[in-house]
Order: sequence, then C-alpha cells, then structure tokens
Amino acid sequence: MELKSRILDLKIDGEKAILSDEVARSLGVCHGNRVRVSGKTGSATTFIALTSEIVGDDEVGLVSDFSDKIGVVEGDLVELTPTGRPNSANYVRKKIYGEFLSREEMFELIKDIANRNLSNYELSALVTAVSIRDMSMDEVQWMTEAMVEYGDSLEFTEYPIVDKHSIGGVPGNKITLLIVPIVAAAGLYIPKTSSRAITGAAGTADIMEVLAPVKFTAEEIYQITKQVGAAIVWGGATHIAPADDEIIRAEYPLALDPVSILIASVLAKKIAVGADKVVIDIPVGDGTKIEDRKEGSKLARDFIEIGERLDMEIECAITYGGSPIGRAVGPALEAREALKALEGKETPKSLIEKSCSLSGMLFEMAGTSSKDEGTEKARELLKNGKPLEKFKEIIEAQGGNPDITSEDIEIGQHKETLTAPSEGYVTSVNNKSIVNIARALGSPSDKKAGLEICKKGGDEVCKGDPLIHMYAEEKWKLKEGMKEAKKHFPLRVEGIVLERIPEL
Ligand SMILES: O=P(O)(O)OC[C@H]1O[C@H](OP(=O)(O)O)[C@H](O)[C@@H]1O
Ligand SMILES: Nc1ccnc(=O)[nH]1
Repeated sequence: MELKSRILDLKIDGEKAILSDEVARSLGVCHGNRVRVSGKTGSATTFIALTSEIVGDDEVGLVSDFSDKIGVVEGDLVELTPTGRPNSANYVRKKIYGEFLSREEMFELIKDIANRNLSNYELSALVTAVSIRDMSMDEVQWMTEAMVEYGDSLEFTEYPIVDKHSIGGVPGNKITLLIVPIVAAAGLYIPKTSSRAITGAAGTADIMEVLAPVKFTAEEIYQITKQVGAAIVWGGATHIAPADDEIIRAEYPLALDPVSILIASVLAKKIAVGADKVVIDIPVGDGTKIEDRKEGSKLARDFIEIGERLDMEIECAITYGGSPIGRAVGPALEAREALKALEGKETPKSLIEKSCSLSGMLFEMAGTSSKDEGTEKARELLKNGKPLEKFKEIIEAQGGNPDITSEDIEIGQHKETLTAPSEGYVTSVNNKSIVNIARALGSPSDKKAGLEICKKGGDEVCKGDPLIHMYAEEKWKLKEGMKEAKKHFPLRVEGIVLERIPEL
C-alpha cells in the first residue's frame, strides 16, 4: 500500500511507523505487528503503532530517526508491506510451551533481541515464560555466550581482572560504590558495569550517575580502567552484551527477574569485560528475589557451574537481605550514604561489614591477601582513606567532580515524615513496601527522590517517633509516596509480647 509520509519529530523505541486504524484494517495489521517501509532510496522493517489522532487515512507517520535511516522526507510516497514474524518469535512461543531451545535457536533469539528485532510484547512474553518455565543449564550457558557474542568486549593483557555483582532484590544495596574503590585502592583492576534498577528503586548505575556520567563505550571503559584501575558504568549504554539491557527493559515494568536469565545477564557482562575472578552477592530473605536460603545455595551452585563452563572463577556470598542495606534508598540518598562511608563518617555498620567482606573475598581470590585475612585488609584500607581517594579518581576519570563531598549531594526539596503509630519495637522492615514507596516518590528517574529509614529491626520506638523520612522532587509524588506508605505500612511496630493465648 502506498502512503504519504508525515515525519514525526519524536523519540520512541520500538514502534516507528504510525498508522490510522482504518489503514491498519485495510493492510490487515494491528499494533505491534511488523511492516517494511520502502522509500525511493532505502527500506527497513519496523513495528507499527496505531492512532487516528496524528495521521490521516492516506498517511503513515514515521519517527524521524527511522525516516532519516531510509532517506524519506515529509510528503514522500512510501510503500508499506506487512512482514511476518522472525523465527526467533517462534522460539519465544517454544519457551511459553516449556520446550527447550537448541544452541542455534538461542543464538538467533539473542541476536534478534540485540538488534531490536523483537517487539516489546514478545520480550515481555519471554520474560514471563522463563519466570514460570525456567531454562536448562545448557540454555543458560548459550544465552550467556550469545549475549557476549553479539556485543563488544574488553581485552586486557594483565590479569587478574576482578569483578563483583549483586543479583539485586534488596533495597539500599549501594555496596558497589564502596567495594570498587576498596579493591582498586589495593591495585586490582575492576571494570564494573552495572544495570539500572530492575526490581528495585535504584540500581548501581542510577546511583553512580549522581556523581559522574555512566555512559561509555567499551573502549572508553578500557581506557578509564587502565588509567585509574576501575570504572563504575552503566552496562546498557555500552555495546557490551546489548541484549541484556533489552531484556532488562522488559523486566522492569513487570518487576520480574527470573533466575536463569539473571545468571546470563550477570555473567555475560563479567565475561565481556574480561573478568576472571568474580564474587556474586546473593541476598536472601523476605521480600528479596530469593526468599529461602536453600534456594540461594542452589543459585550459587548454578552460578559456579556456568562460571566453570565459561572459564571464570566464581565465589558467591549468600548475604542477609531480609531488610534494606543501610538506611538510604534512592539514587542521591544512596550516593550520599556511600560517600559518607568512604569519608569515614558515621554510617550503618551492616553497610561497612558487607562491603568489606565481599572486597575481602576478592582479595583472597586474587591472592593479594591470605585466606581469612581479606576482610581485615579491606577494613584497614577503608580506615586509611585510600578508597576515598580512589573513588575521587574514578569520578574524575568518568567526567564528574572529584571534589564532591557527601554534604554537597542534593536531596529532594519536598519532605514528609512517617511516624510510629504506637510505641513498641520495630520487628521488621518490608523490602517490597520500601521499594514501592521509593518508586512512588519518583525514584530512580527522579535522582533526588527516595527515603531514609530512621528505625530498623530491634529499635525501640515511642508513638510519634520518626520512622521514615521521604523526599521527592515534586509535591504530587510526595503525596503518592505517603499514600503508598499508608496503604502498605513498611515497618512493623509491635510490643514484646506479640500474642497472648488464650486471649483475654
Ligand atoms: O533493581 P534490583 O533488581 O534490586 O537490582 C539491580 C541491581 O543489582 C545489580 O547491582 P550491582 O551492579 O552488582 O551493584 C545490578 O547491576 C543493578 O544495579
Ligand atoms: N538480572 C540482573 C540482576 C542483577 N544485575 C543484573 O545485571 N542483571
């Protein structure tokens, strides 16, 4: 069908051709189908979005980056031909029905994901299918290899290259901002790529972005690491394992992160940066991705097995994740808490302990400290301030301000406090409610939004004591955060006698 082009100066991922309902009906296509658009000098395939509000029945709206690509300008006539699904869409259907993919099929699937040939619907279906059906260890291995294959890699010549990664799922887990400078301060290379938030309120890339840019090419990450020994960047901005970030974009709105995709997601990034010694943090506990410790050990064994198959030494730390790490949740608040810890200021012990233990594991794996002495070495380093200096070097190398202090970090101007409804003891802090409140406040896209937990498990409270300070960049979001907190109260405050049997 021939249609007149209307160029739309928009930025949309995915659907780049906009049709009226009438045109879609006569072409026999619906929202999310694929269509080939051919102009005088070029042609390409894209997805369709429908709206009769923007385009007429003799027109096709083309998003400008797409029209540029095929050399079409406003008013040009273009030919539209509906195209079928790629083979890889059928592999998604296979996963829905619980079938296993061959190596070739997995590579084709991941290649199409990296090249954005699958629609958002198909990606969501894949994530949902794998959440229910899981994948075999062979499939996990092939997915990891394919993610690396269809992306850029770093090629270091000196080893070891160490790395750490958390599977996420526990709010406030800003430990990467401590571990990377601690480890690099001891002279090890650690080119750390992180994702943005997946199920949480702030991923490491979101937090680091408060202090410095995080979008770099693979070559730039290599150069920064050679220069200062470390980097903390967003994996999704590089062309490192690009399929991973495409999948994460489908996971985020569903708050789903199935473990088999998670293993591939984490390890592909580690392999692509050339890491040969890796520590994986597996937080377990109520409201995390892995609620049960046994399940955590099984995941650790799976990580180690895939690591062995791919020539990478992996050790896992099963860590306590039943309540948030530290007190701050949200990009700017977490950046401030991490910086405070590096500055040697008063910060929650659990944050320091977790960061030093995992850094210590890396020291022992790399052979820079003997067994059982790694954690102590990390503590000593932290005390003598070298990691703070190293962190400033990293910030500067990434284009941020190295002179920034924790006090300079701005927090959302709208503030409200959630107070204790009764006297008693805090018996638990609910991870999921904390994340939902922080997201309602605007985190992670509003960097200054988030919350500070004043009381944690075991703390005694009087009626009216502050429990959580909430911060937002916009007033209406503060109200949303408060509404969320009242709907699902994030802390349990109880008396020491929880129940009396028989009741009075
Ligand atoms: O949003 P949820 O799913 O909680 O966690 C995702 C976070 O966990 C990992 O942290 P790191 O890079 O090891 O610090 C990821 O890179 C990401 O930043
Ligand atoms: N699925 C994932 C969980 C945590 N980190 C990642 O990079 N990916």
